[in-house]
Amino acid sequence: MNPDFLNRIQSYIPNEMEAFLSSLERPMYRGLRINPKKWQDAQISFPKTPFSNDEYYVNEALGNHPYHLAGLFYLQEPSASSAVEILDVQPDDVVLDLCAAPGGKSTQIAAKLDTGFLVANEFDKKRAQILLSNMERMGVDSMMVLNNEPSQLVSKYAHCFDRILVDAPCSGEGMMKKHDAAMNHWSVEHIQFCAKRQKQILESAYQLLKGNGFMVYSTCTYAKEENEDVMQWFLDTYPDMELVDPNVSFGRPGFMKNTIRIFPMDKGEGHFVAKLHKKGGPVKRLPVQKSIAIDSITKTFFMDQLGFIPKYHDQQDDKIYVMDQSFIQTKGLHCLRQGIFAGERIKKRFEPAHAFYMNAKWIHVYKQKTNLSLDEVDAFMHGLEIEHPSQKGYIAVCVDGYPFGFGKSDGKHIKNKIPKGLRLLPNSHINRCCL
Ligand SMILES: C[S@@+](CC[C@H](N)C(=O)[O-])C[C@H]1O[C@@H](n2cnc3c(N)ncnc32)[C@H](O)[C@@H]1O
Repeated sequence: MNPDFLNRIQSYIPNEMEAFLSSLERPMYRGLRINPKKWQDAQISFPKTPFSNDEYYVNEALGNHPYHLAGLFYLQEPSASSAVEILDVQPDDVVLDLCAAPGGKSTQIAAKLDTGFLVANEFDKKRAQILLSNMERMGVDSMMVLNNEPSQLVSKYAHCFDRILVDAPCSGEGMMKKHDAAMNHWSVEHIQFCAKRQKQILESAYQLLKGNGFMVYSTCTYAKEENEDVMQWFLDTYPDMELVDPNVSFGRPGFMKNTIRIFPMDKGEGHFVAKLHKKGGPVKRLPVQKSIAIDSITKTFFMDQLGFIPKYHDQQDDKIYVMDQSFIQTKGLHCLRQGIFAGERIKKRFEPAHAFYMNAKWIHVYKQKTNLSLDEVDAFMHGLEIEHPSQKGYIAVCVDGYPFGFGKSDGKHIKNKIPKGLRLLPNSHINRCCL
């Protein structure tokens, strides 16, 4: 292991070096965070983590568990949930997650919103698609997924956000284990490069935050240059920003008042979190756009499947999107998704989208749905058509009442509509463990 890295850690925690070194030998902590918007009566037998009320330590890979496929939980390193707990999102907040992929924190924020709205932005194109897929799986509806550089958001949405999360790209020291190849690329120069980039991102975040709004800055690195030093620079540059008490009992104080650090000895991997408040300044609203009228074929589809017509609509080419609240203007930005992608108008019919059947708000609303056995779930997740008597037409396929996709039934068989990219590989199977 790089001796310069270890010397720096020694200077941070001189009395705990032995415990730190042994933490590098063991595997990363794994966490399961339930999605309370879908899974209200979750009873989990695993131990809780100190970082979030909804989170548990797990010790096996559960990515192929049917409940995971249905968006009932999200898997992430446990202390990663600390930043959103500190952000203290309120149900009606307009929130921006500026560096959002793969979406652990965005989906955690979404679970805390009710009438609020979430803008999840990711700079990297491929990672933005993964973010979108996770938002869909978790059934988030009042949201948009953007793929932009943070500075591009400023001309459109300056002073519009009640809360902003800057979970910044960093040198990632907190996620490295002794034998990781990434550790070989560790350097002080890289830390300095990351610090510069973090400052640029924070400059945009400052302009996007409403007067009196709150911001959380977090990293998964120990490097002081990317943590307390960046915060000091931010306070010096913007005197109307102040650090405030994160008001949580996990972790330990950082090297600056009102900051939090998490070391592996604190039951999670390495993190830094700070909460900031903007003392005043302009307050604006996200610019809304007019709802688009929808045609009778689409209306009939909604009535058949939901028993009502969602209130707000948007249409791009033949694709129809719906939401419970007004759509936001996105002209000039690269918006991958806003609201729920309901489906497509194709000739004289409406072809639903996978996302339509994943909306957390509609779990108990879908009129056409059927429960599959675990063997059927496995077959369906491999893209197979299954023999399974059910209502005719488009139908949500469920595990224990929770939709994980849809198919088209002729009454006896269900034709598979699981998107190809979400299907299980031939040699993998659903996980049948009990939670
Ligand atoms: C720590 S990760 C975010 C993890 C995410 N918040 C989550 O909980 O799943 C930081 C993200 O910042 C993105 N990023 C990289 N360079 C960036 C830049 N210049 N501006 C904004 N984001 C950037 C990375 O692609 C990465 O997805």
